[in-house]
Amino acid sequence: RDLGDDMDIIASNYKTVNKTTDAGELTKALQVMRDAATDAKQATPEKLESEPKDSPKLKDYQAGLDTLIGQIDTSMALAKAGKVDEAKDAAKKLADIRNENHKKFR
Ligand code: HEM
Repeated sequence: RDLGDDMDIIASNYKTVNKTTDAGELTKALQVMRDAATDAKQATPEKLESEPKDSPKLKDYQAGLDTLIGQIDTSMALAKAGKVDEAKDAAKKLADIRNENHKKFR
C-alpha cells in the first residue's frame, strides 16, 4: 500500500481513538495506527522523491513516524491498563506530531 493509504488508515483509526470510551476498541485502533505508521516508514513522500535514500530529510521523516509510534505506544500501554481517560489524553498529542510533520513533509 502507498503512503496515502497508510495515512488514510491512520486518520480513520484516529477518529475511532478520539470517539471511543472502550479500552479494547481503543487498543485495537491504536494498534492499526501503529502498523500503518510502521508501513509508512518504508515510503518516500512525494516532496522527498529527489532525495537520496539515506538523506537527512528522509531520516527526519522516518524519525517523525518514530515519534508518532512512541506516542501511540504510550497511549496503548494506558489503554491496556484500562486507563481510558489517560490513554485518550496521551492520544491527543498525536495531532501535534501530525501537524508538525505535515508542515515539513506533506
Ligand atoms: C495522527 C497522525 C496523522 C494523521 C491523522 C495523518 C493524516 C493524513 C492524511 C488524512 C493525509 C492525506 C492522505 C491522502 O492523500 O489520502 C496525510 C498525508 C500525508 N502525511 Fe499524514 N497523518 C498523520 C501523521 C503523519 C506523520 C507523523 C507524518 C510524517 C512523519 C505524515 C506525513 C504525511 C505525508 C508526507 C503526507 C502526503 C502523502 C502523499 O503524498 O500521498 N503524517 N496524512
